[in-house]
Amino acid sequence: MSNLTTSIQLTQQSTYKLNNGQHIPVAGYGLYLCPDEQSKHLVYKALEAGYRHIDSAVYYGNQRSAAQAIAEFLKDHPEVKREDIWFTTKLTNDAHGYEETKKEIALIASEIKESLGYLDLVLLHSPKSNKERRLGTWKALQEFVLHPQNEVLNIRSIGVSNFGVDHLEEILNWDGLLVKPVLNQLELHPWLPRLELREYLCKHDILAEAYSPLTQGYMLNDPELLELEKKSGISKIEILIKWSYLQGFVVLVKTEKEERIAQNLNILPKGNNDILGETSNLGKIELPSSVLEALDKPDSHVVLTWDNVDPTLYKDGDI
Ligand SMILES: NC(=O)C1=CN([C@@H]2O[C@H](COP(=O)(O)OP(=O)(O)OC[C@H]3O[C@@H](n4cnc5c(N)ncnc54)[C@H](OP(=O)(O)O)[C@@H]3O)[C@@H](O)[C@H]2O)C=CC1
Ligand SMILES: O=C1Nc2ccccc2C1=O
Repeated sequence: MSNLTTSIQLTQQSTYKLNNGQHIPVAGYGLYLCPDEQSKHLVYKALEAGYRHIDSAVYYGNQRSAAQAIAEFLKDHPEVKREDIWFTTKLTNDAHGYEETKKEIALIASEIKESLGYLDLVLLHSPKSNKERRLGTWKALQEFVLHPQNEVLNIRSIGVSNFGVDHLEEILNWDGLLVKPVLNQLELHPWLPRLELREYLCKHDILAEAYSPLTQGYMLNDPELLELEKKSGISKIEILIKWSYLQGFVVLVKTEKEERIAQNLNILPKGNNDILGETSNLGKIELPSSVLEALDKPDSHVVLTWDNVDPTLYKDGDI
């Protein structure tokens, strides 16, 4: 399933429709390794720049600050509504299991509910526990989604991260399944295109969300990428971010440098979905086919995060 789509119509405010009918903004600002004391300021700046999607996790230790920044931004910008902003957090692996998950959701609520009211999306950060505990977590999460008036936290969507086909099959074939995962957040970039897994996701109407689209910085001095930058005259950052959008992913980019926030987002044109038409060039992003062909590495499997051990291949009992 090689995808050499050379152009796509998207803007900074574009959204994709999930399998539960909710709309997720395609451009996300990620908070992994953003120090908590800077996160409030950085998220506020990201929202000012135009991001409407923030990705955090219990593990990152910055979800409270991120939520506070969103609340402050909404107070300062009455034209922007809570529904315009998407906030994701992730459960730690230690919180897998029915009771453990309910406890961690209560902790998440204590950190974000006052600021946000409800949570757009909660993910299992990885499959790294065991089948019984993963399904216990899913049972608890489903209950939150199915009972939005519950006293703890209104959660609108639930999903997974770093899940392989086997982990997804477990949920999708479970006889207690009532709510499907809306998306799978994965390390995805030209050196890790995960074609088979994406085909499976597509078949089951589960969106692929890309983390580490800039390879967490590891491949930014790759000679082939530098050569492409030189030949095409397109910066390597623009090449990698556009590659990710052209695959149809929701794209999460992290920076803790203020000036890079807008630089990364402005790779997408400004504007909203409504102004895009079949014949309009407004909102079109593209890469030359020569660049896409060079980055088409269907068999490459270079895992740069998670200590270079692919979490989608985790088997119960592995460390
Ligand atoms: N579910 C999961 O297991 C995981 C989820 N994620 C999510 O995805 C997000 C993004 O992925 P992440 O792993 O952080 O990596 P990215 O691919 O977004 O890369 C981030 C790195 O690129 C640098 N960078 C960013 N913008 C530029 C630029 N314009 N020019 C040069 N360098 C730049 C950053 O440095 P600097 O900050 O100094 O600008 C940082 O070192 C995370 O923050 C997190 O929200 C990430 C990993 C795992
Ligand atoms: O977000 C994350 N980024 C990571 C990189 C390495 C290991 C774990 C993680 C995360 O949970």
